[in-house]
Amino acid sequence: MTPQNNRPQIASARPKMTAAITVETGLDEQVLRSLVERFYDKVRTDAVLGPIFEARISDWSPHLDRMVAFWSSVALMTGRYHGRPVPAHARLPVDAAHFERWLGLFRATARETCTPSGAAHVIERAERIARSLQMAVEDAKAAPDDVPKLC
Ligand code: HEM
Repeated sequence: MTPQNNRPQIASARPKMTAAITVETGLDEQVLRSLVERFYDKVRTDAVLGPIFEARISDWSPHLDRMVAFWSSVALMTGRYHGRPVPAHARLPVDAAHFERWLGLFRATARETCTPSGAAHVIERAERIARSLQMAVEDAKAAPDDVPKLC
């Protein structure tokens, strides 16, 4: 039977894509959990980034779970994350230097936690997403009443 749309095919292709990425990079849910936990351990003690997070996050457990789901979606293509990162960052008191610092900690954690190809895989995606979040922050500063509603 021909499917009415592509959804069933996309959904069934996901586990195979995830398995292929795991074979290629060594990344899986457990590695991503370690990556996220170690990364936010560094972030929370960082003199510049730490206070920005501590002012907004009181219960870290749901944030860490959300971030593992985010990296699972981004790195393993599991579709587990359903949040909206742009509005979450648009009004933060951050500029290019904050994003560079965030990326510096992320690259170091990825290299400590993942295989070389796993680290390259997540770092490339982090750099790309950081660029678009940074643009969203700059846009929100230029037009503060028009915060983007995009995800
Ligand atoms: C300047 C650097 C950054 C700072 C200071 C920062 C800070 C934050 C804070 C405070 C939150 C919690 C927001 C809330 O719950 O109210 C958050 C959420 C989040 N951040 Fe960042 N962030 C930064 C960069 C990034 C980058 C580069 C990424 C992705 C590669 C990212 C991905 C996320 C995601 C996915 C969420 C959860 C959004 C949601 O679904 O609610 N962040 N961030």
